[in-house]
Amino acid sequence: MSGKSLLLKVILLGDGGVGKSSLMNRYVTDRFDSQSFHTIGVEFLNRDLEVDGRLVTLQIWDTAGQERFKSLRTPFYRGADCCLLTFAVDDLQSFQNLGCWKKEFMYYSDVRDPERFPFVVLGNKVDKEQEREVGADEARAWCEENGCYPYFETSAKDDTNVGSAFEAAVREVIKGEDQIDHSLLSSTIDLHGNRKATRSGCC
Ligand SMILES: Nc1nc2c(ncn2[C@@H]2O[C@H](COP(=O)(O)OP(=O)(O)OP(=O)(O)O)[C@@H](O)[C@H]2O)c(=O)[nH]1
Ligand SMILES: [Mg+2]
Repeated sequence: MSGKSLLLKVILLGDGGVGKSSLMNRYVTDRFDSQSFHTIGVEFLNRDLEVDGRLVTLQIWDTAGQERFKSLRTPFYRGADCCLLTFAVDDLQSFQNLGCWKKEFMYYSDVRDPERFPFVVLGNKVDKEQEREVGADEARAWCEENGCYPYFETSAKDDTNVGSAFEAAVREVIKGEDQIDHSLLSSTIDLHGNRKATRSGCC
């Protein structure tokens, strides 16, 4: 492990009631509340972790999914490093709305490179297997078609895959940064016309 801690902002988006706050609370405080209230606006919590030898401070922004809070949540999309698109596997409508959430995020976040922006998709409430309305294959197909996003089936209630999903978000950001670093390395040209294997002085 080496270097300074990397501060990453990840944002949880998805319909009201799919379990965004519960996922954040499970991950940061290891608690689950079966009677949680709807979020109003946004809330955030930090958690430090180590991923592949890198120290990371994950700043998790939990947003209000209900439509009436749209104007309270959208100003917080800017500066996000990764977006966790969340639905509940027992709620087909929440899955069908994923595209709208992606669109809303893209519109208000103003990301520099929309094609490469890292999304991770979470199908939450997998403990409610009997009431499932969205199959894992269907969800994976959506992820494949929309940008090869990693997909995790989670349960904030049972703590299934919650840590793995947040770690995947970190890995996606680091992967994206490494690709940018790599392209800078391979395209840096010195003033004498020779390609230089250095990161500095690119502009
Ligand atoms: N069975 C089950 N219930 C869950 C799970 N995650 C959340 N819930 C319940 O679903 C309800 C809504 O959860 P929240 O975390 O408040 O949902 P939210 O996405 O934050 O909702 P908004 O704040 O309105 O956007 C609560 O009653 C939770 O206890 C889960 O993994 N399994
Ligand atoms: Mg909430």
